[in-house]
Amino acid sequence: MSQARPPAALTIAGSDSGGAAGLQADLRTFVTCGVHGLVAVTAVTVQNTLGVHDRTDIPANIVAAQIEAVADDMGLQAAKTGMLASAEIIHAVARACDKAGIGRDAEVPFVVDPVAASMHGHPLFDEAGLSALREELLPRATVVTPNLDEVRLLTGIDVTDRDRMREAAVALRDLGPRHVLVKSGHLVEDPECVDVLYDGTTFTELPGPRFATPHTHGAGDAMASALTAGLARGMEMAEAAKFGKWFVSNAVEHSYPMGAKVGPVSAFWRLAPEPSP
Ligand SMILES: Nc1ncnc2c1ncn2[C@@H]1O[C@H](COP(=O)(O)OP(=O)(O)OP(=O)(O)O)[C@@H](O)[C@H]1O
Ligand SMILES: Cc1ncc(CO)c(N)n1
Repeated sequence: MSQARPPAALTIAGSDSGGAAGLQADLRTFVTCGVHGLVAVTAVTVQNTLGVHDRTDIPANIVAAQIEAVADDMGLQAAKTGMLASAEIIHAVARACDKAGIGRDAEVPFVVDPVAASMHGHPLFDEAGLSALREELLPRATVVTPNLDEVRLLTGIDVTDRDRMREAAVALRDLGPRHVLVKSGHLVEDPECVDVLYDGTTFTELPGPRFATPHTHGAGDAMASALTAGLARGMEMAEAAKFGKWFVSNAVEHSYPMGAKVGPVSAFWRLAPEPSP
């Protein structure tokens, strides 16, 4: 007997051998949010809790071909970017997304997570990549989801409090995305963790407690991919953003130590209990 087809979402992202961030975090999040995950791999990183030790980038034509192959044959309801590795890959992704109907003004919503560095501070693309991101991807984004370091790189604004998060959201929206979601994880002095969504008119606060755990590796990817899963399931942007915040809050609350430094956030909390023997 065949089953109903679940919604599908595509992640265009790098592999994290530590399984905390990158495409592994995105696929795990998609599955636990009821969405079939499609993947276009951009790079393979040699990564653990100590840092990114090496990497190899996938040829840009192969990244584009992965996007086109799954879009043509399988269909998708939302797409997201993570680590894009180089300006060349960004050009190829922009062209492939245009062909596949993924984008701000296209049928399939496009979540651009402007991943610039790993949480250990290792760059995941260079200066040319940053310009390509600003010029080619932000104008195509249905929503862009920067952390505060990425806000500074993209706008020059140093966010020190919630008011400045709003100012940064306005400056980012001027770069072309339909919506902006500024993530607040790095505002460590704030006792709460309130992300801000801006659509050009209204600011929507996404409140949540700040959990006192050091283990937050993959939080950004979990937030953006849960939001993507929400869009794939047909939610409006504000609803999908709230869903993403709810998902990542739980993921941070249930994060666990693993390795010498920062451990991963968890998606285990969403798995159904196993039947008792
Ligand atoms: N200590 C925390 N407690 C609760 N929520 C958190 C905490 N840290 C981060 N978050 C949430 O996790 C998401 C990611 O936020 P953050 O600003 O840390 O992004 P990031 O730097 O891209 O993440 P990453 O750690 O994956 O690099 C946001 O929705 C934020 O509100
Ligand atoms: C592959 C990869 N993508 C994204 C991040 C950022 O969380 C990371 N550390 N590694």
